[in-house]
Amino acid sequence: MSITEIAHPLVKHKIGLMREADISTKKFRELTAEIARLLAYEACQDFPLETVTIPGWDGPVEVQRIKGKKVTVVPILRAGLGMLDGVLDMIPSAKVSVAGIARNEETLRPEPYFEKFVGHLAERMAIIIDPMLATGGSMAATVDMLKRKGCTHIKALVLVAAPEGIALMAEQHPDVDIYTASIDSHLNEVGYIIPGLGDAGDKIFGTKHG
Ligand SMILES: O=P(O)(O)OC[C@H]1O[C@H](OP(=O)(O)OP(=O)(O)O)[C@H](O)[C@@H]1O
Ligand SMILES: O=c1cc[nH]c(=O)[nH]1
Ligand SMILES: [Mg+2]
Repeated sequence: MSITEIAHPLVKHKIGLMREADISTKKFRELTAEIARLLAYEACQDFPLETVTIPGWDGPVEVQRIKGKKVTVVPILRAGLGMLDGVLDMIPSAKVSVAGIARNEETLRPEPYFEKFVGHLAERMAIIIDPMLATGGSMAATVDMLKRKGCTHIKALVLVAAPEGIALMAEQHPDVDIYTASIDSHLNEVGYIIPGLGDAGDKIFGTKHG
């Protein structure tokens, strides 16, 4: 498994803005989408290109285009939806597969409740999106769901990753590459990332502050 923490100043600046205690729902949503775009840009770096000839304004012209596997973006409900538009800005033809996973706030175990995936997953690259990689349970469960459907090429984009979640993914899914805006310090006693962002789902949907 590889973990890529994006060092770009724009990413560092934006994730810093997201940590402000009194951030509004509007600002949190906007920054989530902006960072999602930049993470997607980074995750596409190894997409293979092919050269093709097309009719240009002055006759045939050689251009490069992305070749190979098609992409499905996989938001983990709910909070992953906040990253979806940003990622689709970068990969507009991607199909969307949805995974519903709720983290049990007492046991911290992932509880899958919904799955609607596109077909032909064996031929697609899946890019899972979720703002928070905390214990890693939700991400690992989503990878399990995709692998059960034959998907073999999976990447994950998260705004913030905890070392505990990175370790779980390295142990259970070493083939998945993770891209993040920040590797944070640790989880607190109730499983929240420190310094983290608080509850990303609640902040994106405006359901409560904390
Ligand atoms: O790495 P983990 O320990 O599994 O925790 C991370 C998960 O918890 C949050 O979702 P939550 O279940 O709170 O749902 P929500 O998106 O509806 O808020 C978050 O968006 C991740 O999906
Ligand atoms: O820090 C955390 C951990 C899980 N879910 C969140 O939204 N934030
Ligand atoms: Mg939540």
